[in-house]
Amino acid sequence: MTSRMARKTVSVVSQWSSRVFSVELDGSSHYFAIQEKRAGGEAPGIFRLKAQRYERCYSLLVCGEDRVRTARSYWELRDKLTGHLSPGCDLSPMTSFLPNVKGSLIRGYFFSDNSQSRGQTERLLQTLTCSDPVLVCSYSKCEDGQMWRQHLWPAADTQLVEMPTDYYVVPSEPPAYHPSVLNIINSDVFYSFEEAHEVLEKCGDIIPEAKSVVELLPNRAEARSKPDFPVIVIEGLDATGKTTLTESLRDTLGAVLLRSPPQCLAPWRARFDREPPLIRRAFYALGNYITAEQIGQQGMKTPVIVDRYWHSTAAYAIATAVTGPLSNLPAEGSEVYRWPSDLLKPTLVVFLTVDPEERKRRLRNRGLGKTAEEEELDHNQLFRLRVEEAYRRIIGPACIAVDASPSADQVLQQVLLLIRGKCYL
Ligand SMILES: Nc1ncnc2c1ncn2[C@@H]1O[C@H](COP(=O)(O)OP(=O)(O)O)[C@@H](O)[C@H]1O
Ligand SMILES: Nc1ccn([C@H]2C[C@H](O)[C@@H](COP(=O)(O)OP(=O)(O)O)O2)c(=O)n1
Repeated sequence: MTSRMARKTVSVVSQWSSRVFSVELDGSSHYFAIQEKRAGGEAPGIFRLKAQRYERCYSLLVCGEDRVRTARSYWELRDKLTGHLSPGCDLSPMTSFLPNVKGSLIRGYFFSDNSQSRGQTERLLQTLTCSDPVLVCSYSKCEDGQMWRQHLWPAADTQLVEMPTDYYVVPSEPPAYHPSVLNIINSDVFYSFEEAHEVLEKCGDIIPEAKSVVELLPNRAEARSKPDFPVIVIEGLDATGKTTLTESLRDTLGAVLLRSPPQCLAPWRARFDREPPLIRRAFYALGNYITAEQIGQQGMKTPVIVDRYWHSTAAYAIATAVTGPLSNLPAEGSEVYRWPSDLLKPTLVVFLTVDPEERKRRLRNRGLGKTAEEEELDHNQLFRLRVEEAYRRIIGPACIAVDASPSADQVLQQVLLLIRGKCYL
């Protein structure tokens, strides 16, 4: 472990009692804090839930300094834990953050176990290796059976020896928005070509495919002059009818049909879909800049129809980073929903909506395989609602929602009316 990496660990521990901890369990976020002095009162909800079945809990927080490597370490740690923990240890994602401090979020895991598996768990934690430093804590019930005590495990890093090791866990008020919101900008959603490009550049050594993607990128995102012809983006969840409508629009308007991610990225898409959000979302963000380059060229000759663009990139990224109900999303008007200043703006963005049952029926009829995220859209109603709401909150340009439940021809006519109203076609 280098001293640079150790500094982050030390600084996180020195902020220990200002930090809030959040555990994701069954679609809800459970918050707690820690304090040096023992106080009366109830243990935080997550510990009361765990107390019914378990006597000990553990948390592991990844404290790397290089965000690309840390994002991968976080996944590496999950694989190691799920591969070696006994089946009774239910692993939950965990974060720690300083309330209202942007970029202060660190990620990790929380789990509990009983006395039968404790030996195995503690052996695993003692021998666990990860590419980044990991702060390990255990939590055990105090003698009164009510309060829980946090014990910071001695790290391989000797600088930590001086740190106090025992704290008591206490309840903490939930923050106004989900803690992930603190780190969304430039970790989940990228607002410039440079930011997304930097992530893929850094990946080149660990993901060879990233080099091939970088080679396809335009030299830089130019704030081009507006294309002469209208640029119409069609957005919507999977199976809302985007392919059907974009093809009809192309034929009716004599337009060129483009998509984001562009065809040239197709060989690498599955590869990046397996990467953590930081890398995966940077890949999709850059796809928009390649599509923008193509729009810039084609839009000088004909109208352009685009199947998915920036709204999809940002809406899915935000809705995945944030969990739970719609109230956990960043508020309407938040900077998170702004359009990147260096990305070509379309003339019109249409957002197709259909009710969930009709969408499922269309998915079944289409019979194609679904991505893990599309599976999630089916099973997790809250996720679908968050994606839709994020679409609606993005501005600069905002999307215009169109009910896509009527027949394909009626939807086409409706969208043609919108286009003619806006673009004089
Ligand atoms: N307006 C519509 N009414 C009924 N079925 C539709 C309509 N639009 C599309 N479909 C059907 O729904 C399925 C999904 O449509 P598709 O255009 O592939 O959606 P997407 O591109 O958004 O995933 C297809 O089988 C398509 O034929
Ligand atoms: N411009 C885009 C297009 C898709 N994405 C991401 C968002 C989701 O994770 C998936 C959805 O794409 P998918 O191919 O499943 O959807 P369609 O089949 O095209 O309707 O891709 C993106 O981030 N940016």
